[in-house]
Amino acid sequence: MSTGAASTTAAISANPTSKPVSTGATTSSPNADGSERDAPALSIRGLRTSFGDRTVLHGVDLDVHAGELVGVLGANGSGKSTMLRCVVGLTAPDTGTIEILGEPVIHRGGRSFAAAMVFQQIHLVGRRSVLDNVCAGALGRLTMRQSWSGFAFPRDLREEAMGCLDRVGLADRAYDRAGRLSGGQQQRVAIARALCQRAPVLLADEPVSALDPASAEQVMGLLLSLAEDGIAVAAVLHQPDLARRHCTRLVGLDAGRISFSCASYDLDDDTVAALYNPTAANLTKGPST
Ligand SMILES: Nc1ncnc2c1ncn2[C@@H]1O[C@H](COP(=O)(O)OP(=O)(O)OP(=O)(O)O)[C@@H](O)[C@H]1O
Repeated sequence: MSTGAASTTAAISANPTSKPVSTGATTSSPNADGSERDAPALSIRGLRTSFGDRTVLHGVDLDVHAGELVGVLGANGSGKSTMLRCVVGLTAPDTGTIEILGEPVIHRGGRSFAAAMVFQQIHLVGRRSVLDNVCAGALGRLTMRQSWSGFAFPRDLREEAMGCLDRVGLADRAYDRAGRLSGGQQQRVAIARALCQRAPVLLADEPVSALDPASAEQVMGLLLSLAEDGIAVAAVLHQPDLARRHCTRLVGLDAGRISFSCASYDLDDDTVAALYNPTAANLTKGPST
């Protein structure tokens, strides 16, 4: 297994109240042919997060480039969700930098819309139409008057949302109530809603954990195709084999530290075993990243 660059750089101080942060260094890693890569769409440096006196993330570094689908693996409680939640402003980091397209992510009193996020719990409004739910992805850029409260979404937004639904293969269900769709279809609607947010970075926290195998394959295939369209995608996954099949790169998070980063086809079974059962697997881990 090849491993990525070390991730133990010093955390860069951040103001924990006006979340993040300063302009941290961005790095570009070489392509397989040795050429320099573009700057990452998402760059996390020195991310440290605590709850009370318990530190959950210990200075995490992670880059995700446009065109990548990065799978984040790790045991329960290793900090995967916390890392994603920091990027979208749902959790406040202690220190570190988060940049999207080279711009520091600023969380103004809560959510940041620079990255879109989908969850295992899908959170659609079941009694509203599928199309309305997708339009809601644009709420961050609508005026109050244009948003939910009884007003129809603007026509151009509805057209854009229809395009997003078409992208996930559900344009024909646009006028159904969202609650009538299957779990897999609802997750695709949630992805369409994220696309309607127009974010260059898409984060997915266990997007397939509640889905049957065929739906899980379909959603993972969709995430990969969105990456191929130029979005930077990172997904927390609990299915290493599924992750190996669909992701372009895999990273391991072990007790709040990145323990490996490698091309999916390079991830071996011993490394997976060590990640999920580090004490039992008497294995030497690759260099931390
Ligand atoms: N809001 C919170 N308050 C206190 N502790 C929290 C909070 N959110 C997360 N934690 C703790 O932080 C640790 C990491 O949680 P996190 O959800 O990030 O892990 P995870 O790797 O996503 O786990 P899982 O695979 O089970 O979803 C856990 O011990 C969790 O209890």
